Amino acid sequence: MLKLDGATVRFRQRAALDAVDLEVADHETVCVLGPSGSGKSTLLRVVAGLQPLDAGRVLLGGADQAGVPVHKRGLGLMFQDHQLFPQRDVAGNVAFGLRMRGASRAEQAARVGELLDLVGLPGAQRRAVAALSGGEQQRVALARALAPSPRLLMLDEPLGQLDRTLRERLVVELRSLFGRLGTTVLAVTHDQGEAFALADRVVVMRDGRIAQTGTPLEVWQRPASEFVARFLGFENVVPATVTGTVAATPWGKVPVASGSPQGEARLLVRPGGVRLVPARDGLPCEVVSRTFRGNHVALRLRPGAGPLLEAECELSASPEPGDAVGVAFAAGGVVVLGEE
Ligand SMILES: Nc1ncnc2c1ncn2[C@@H]1O[C@H](COP(=O)(O)OP(=O)(O)OP(=O)(O)O)[C@@H](O)[C@H]1O
Repeated sequence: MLKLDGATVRFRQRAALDAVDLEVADHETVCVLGPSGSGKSTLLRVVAGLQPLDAGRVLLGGADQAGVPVHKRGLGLMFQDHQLFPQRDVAGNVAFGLRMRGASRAEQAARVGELLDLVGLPGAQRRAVAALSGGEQQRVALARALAPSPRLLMLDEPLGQLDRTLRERLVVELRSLFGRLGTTVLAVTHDQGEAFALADRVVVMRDGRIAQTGTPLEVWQRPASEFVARFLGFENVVPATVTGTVAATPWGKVPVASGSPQGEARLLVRPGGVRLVPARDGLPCEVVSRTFRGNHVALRLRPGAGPLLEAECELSASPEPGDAVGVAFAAGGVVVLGEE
C-alpha cells in the first residue's frame, strides 16, 4: 500500500528524515512513535505530499507520488493543524471531502449519517462544532477524514488534546472501527500507550531514523537498544559482561536467556524481572519509595552497589519505604540490548 524508499528531508544541513525505508501493508495500522523532533510529523507530511523530498521516493499502491498533489493522493488526513470549520455545522464539516468530489446532496446526506453513526455521534448533523466537547470534535474530524473512503488514513496525534480517560476509551473504539472498515492507517503519536493500544506495528524513531520496528509486544518485550528501552520508560539499564547465560553487572550476577549476545553489552532488567525475596536470600536492597499503579505497586530500591532498581509487586505483598528486602533476577525479564 505505502512504501518509503530512502526518504530524506533536510532542513539546512540537518536531516529531519534520514534515508527512511518503511512499508505499510493493506489493512495494517502502523504507529510512528518517538521523542519531540525525531521526524514523525515530517514523515507524515512527506507521505501526504505537504513536504517535498530531498532524496528517495514515496510510493502508494506501487505508484511513485513525485509531483502528485495532496488532494490527488487518495488520503484521509486528520492533522493537528487541520481544524474543523467553526462556521459550519457537523454535517457541513463531515461532507467537506464529498462536496469536493462532486457527490450529490442525497449521497452526501446518506454518507454523513452513516459516518456519524460509525463514530458514535448519531443524529449530530445540525449541531454547531463550537458547542461540541473536545472528544466529540475529535470524532467529527475522524468522520471527515473517513468520508471519502481514503485508501490510507493518516493521523497526527489523533487524541493529543484529550484527557487520559477519554483517550483510553477512544483508542479502543478506533482500533475496532479500523478493524471493521479494513482501513489502512499511518498514525503519529508521542504517547506510547496510545501507539501500543492502536497499532498492529509500531515504528520508533530517533533523529530522523528508524530505531526499531515490530509488533507492540515485540518492541515492549525486546527493545532493540538502550534508546528504545529508555524511551519506553524502562530505567534498569546497566553495563554488563555476558558469559554463557550469566551477566556480570553492578548488581552482581544476573541470569540471561541462552543464545544471548556475548561479551560487553548494555543490559535491561524489566521491573517484572526483579523478584522480591527475603533479604538474606538475594541482593540486599532498601525500599526507597513505592507508588500505587492500579493493580500493582511500583518500587524503587537502593542496592548496596549499582544504580537504583525499579521493581513491581502485588498490592498485598508490598513492603514499605525503609524496609530491607532481597532481590533475585528472573532471566525472562532480562534483555541484552543491541548496539545503538
Ligand atoms: N519547516 C521546518 N524548517 C526547519 N526545520 C524543521 C521544519 N520542520 C521540522 N523541522 C525540524 O526537523 C526535525 C524533525 O521535526 P518533526 O516535526 O518531524 O519532529 P516530530 O517528531 O514530529 O516532533 P514533535 O513530536 O515535537 O511534533 C526537528 O529538528 C525540527 O526542528
